[in-house]
Amino acid sequence: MNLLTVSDISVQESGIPILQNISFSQQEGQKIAISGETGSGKSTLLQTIAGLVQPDSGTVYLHDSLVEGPHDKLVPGHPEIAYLSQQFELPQFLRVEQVLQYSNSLTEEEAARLYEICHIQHLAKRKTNQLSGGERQRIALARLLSSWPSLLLLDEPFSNLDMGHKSTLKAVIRDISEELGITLILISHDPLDTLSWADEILVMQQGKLIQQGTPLHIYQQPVNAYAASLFGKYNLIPAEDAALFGLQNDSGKQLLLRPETIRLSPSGTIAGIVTDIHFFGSYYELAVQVGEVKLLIKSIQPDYAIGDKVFVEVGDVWWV
Ligand SMILES: Nc1ncnc2c1ncn2[C@@H]1O[C@H](COP(=O)(O)OP(=O)(O)OP(=O)(O)O)[C@@H](O)[C@H]1O
Repeated sequence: MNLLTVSDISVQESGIPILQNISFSQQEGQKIAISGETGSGKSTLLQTIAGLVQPDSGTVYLHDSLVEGPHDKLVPGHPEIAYLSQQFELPQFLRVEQVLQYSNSLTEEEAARLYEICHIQHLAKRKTNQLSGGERQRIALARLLSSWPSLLLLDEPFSNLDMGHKSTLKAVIRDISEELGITLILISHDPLDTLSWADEILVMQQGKLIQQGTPLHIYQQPVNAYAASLFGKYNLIPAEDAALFGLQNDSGKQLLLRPETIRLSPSGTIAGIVTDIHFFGSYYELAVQVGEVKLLIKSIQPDYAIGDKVFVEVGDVWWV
């Protein structure tokens, strides 16, 4: 049985469609990431799932219980669904331990476990105005977790965090899922946050769910150039130029090549000239002109210079 079933959700604001006919389901423990450009409807979707936004049509079920929207319920929200907004708030000038008044609902042992999982043990005596953004966020998270939700919805949790706080939060999110057994949906703009974490990715564009699949599937076989762009750089080559690479597609679709699927070699049949090189620490990005086409290629070899003649071989190809 599904933990979450979202069926044909549509939301409008002042006659403008914000979400259009969104359907998907989630199993217990399945990690879902939502990706999409700014304004594509990601937050509205999470808020609708949490019962904070009223859908104009469609339903959200947690197990077999209907999640009611704010028009049907005096206090919006569902007791088993926790939503961490991008604009979460904490009471000012209180000690962290006062904010996290678990005593009524949690045993001391349970509270200590939550402190540990959220990496906030050392902050108990600190006042809320003496915390960094990342620390405040983990306290807000601990507060939400104290009700032991079945489903936790995280809206852009990594935005505005430096590397240190980001990696702490990643460990917290892993433990929430593995140790507390809470199912998660997470929104992130950064492919590095989603590709390595999610079991399934939902891609949103202009209020529609345009693709759904494993990270590998979405990365290698994006449904369009927009979906490709959300997960990394790519080359998009017009159908008529694909023959340069010995490839052909009669449907008129464009050839999509990820930069790391193109190999450079000193000999071969497809010749090009290196026109630009950028160093990115663990790899180089090269621009290589092949006929009319400028290819972006990722290479770990430091052996190339601008003006070099090279040969290219293409690996995995995809047509969009
Ligand atoms: N209450 C509202 N009234 C009017 N328009 C709204 C309302 N809430 C959201 N919108 C609009 O709906 C669209 C989707 O917004 P939403 O915040 O869900 O997108 P998002 O993908 O989460 O964006 P971001 O990544 O910037 O957070 C945007 O164009 C936004 O301006």
